[in-house]
Amino acid sequence: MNTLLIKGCHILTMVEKERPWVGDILIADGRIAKLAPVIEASASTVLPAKDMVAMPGLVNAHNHASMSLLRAFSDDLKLMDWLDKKMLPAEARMTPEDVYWGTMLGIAEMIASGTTAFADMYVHMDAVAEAVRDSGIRASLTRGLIFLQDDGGRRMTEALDLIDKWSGAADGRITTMLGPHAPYTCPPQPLKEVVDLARSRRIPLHIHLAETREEVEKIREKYDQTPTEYLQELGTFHENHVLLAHAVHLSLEDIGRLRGMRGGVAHNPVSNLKLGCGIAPVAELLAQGVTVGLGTDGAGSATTLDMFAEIKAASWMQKLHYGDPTVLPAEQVLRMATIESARLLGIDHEVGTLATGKRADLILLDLKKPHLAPLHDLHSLVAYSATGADVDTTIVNGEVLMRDRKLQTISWEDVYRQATERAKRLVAGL
Ligand SMILES: N[C@@H](CCSC[C@H]1O[C@@H](n2cnc3c(=O)[nH]cnc32)[C@H](O)[C@@H]1O)C(=O)O
Ligand SMILES: [Zn+2]
Repeated sequence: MNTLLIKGCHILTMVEKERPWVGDILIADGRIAKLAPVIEASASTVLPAKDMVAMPGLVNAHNHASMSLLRAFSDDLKLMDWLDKKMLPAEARMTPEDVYWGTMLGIAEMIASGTTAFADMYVHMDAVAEAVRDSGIRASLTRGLIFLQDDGGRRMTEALDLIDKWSGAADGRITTMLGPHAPYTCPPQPLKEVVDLARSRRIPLHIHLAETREEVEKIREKYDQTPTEYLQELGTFHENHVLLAHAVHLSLEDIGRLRGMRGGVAHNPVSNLKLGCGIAPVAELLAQGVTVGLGTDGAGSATTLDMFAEIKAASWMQKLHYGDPTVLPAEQVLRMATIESARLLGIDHEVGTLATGKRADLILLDLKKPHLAPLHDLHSLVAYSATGADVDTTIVNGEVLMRDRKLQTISWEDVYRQATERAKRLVAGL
């Protein structure tokens, strides 16, 4: 049996209210076999981890990984222009091979910055699934469904094929969802069909919601409803597990509509900041018991897939919004990036905290750096001072995907060459 023993690290289990402590972690058969102050066991590999902190891998609850190919291609535009005039035309040129290498670029960045699982919505999802399989990361995959022109059911067929072919694949690292893109790209009839199908087949849903003021106005003009009301009236929240991306523009009634929902909200603060969308009412959602996790959105908007940037932005935006520095404290925002995001992906029974029997999805951060010394409060240090570049080791399902900042399962040279060459072709003339 393959065993891995991590020795002498600070441990942040992210189990609620548990204080950090120093100890060893034994991993066997892809799972956490034991956590204790001292473990006297022999293991096939021993990782000395003094001055490091072990914590659950970060879970990116909303992404379009292959959009990394479009990073820094068209910034400083309004969301609707950015999407219609730049992103969608470039994406229309993407082949499955482009998406494979674009996703690999995104995954390389995620592993290198401590993300061990992500929720993705995109096209050519077989290629995304292959990249997930080959790299060793964990993901919940969704074929994004835009119903603005009739395509004879092609997109829907692709969405269902993805689910049939890949659910539970790659040692269970891959799960799937159904992904109607957004209220403004999904008219009532096709949206209701997807929502009903999701309920009858017990497939989770992943959808963008109320990202911009323009969206709210559009839905008001068309249906005389808020985007959240529009989803609710079509039965979206009835029994379904729903992963809502953004949820920036919610009325008080809308927040009430989400109370008791299964699933919750993926908050993407950096994307919201940069696209000038607004500040999601995170503290109010939490007060109503809605699960809130963190995501980056695609690198086309977020500019990086570094979840440590989202952790800081999430906490600091709420403090600014409410004029109150006690809102979203360090420990809570770290839980949002780990166990709460895992809940949104429906994998919280397997990952998201460090506990015996759970899958070994964890990261080691190197604390011996000028910006991470001295150590007073570990939650604060990790949430507010650390960056993705401080991650030394990334482990998923017990497999070491990065060690000493070197990617172990991905050839960075290949990814770099493929991604840079393909990206040029995709944006030519746009
Ligand atoms: N374009 C696909 C379906 C959508 S996949 C998911 C889509 O979400 C888009 N996307 C990325 N970021 C955002 C965002 O912030 N808001 C809305 N859509 C986004 C992304 O460009 C991608 O096209 C088709 O025609 O079949
Ligand atoms: Zn998105």
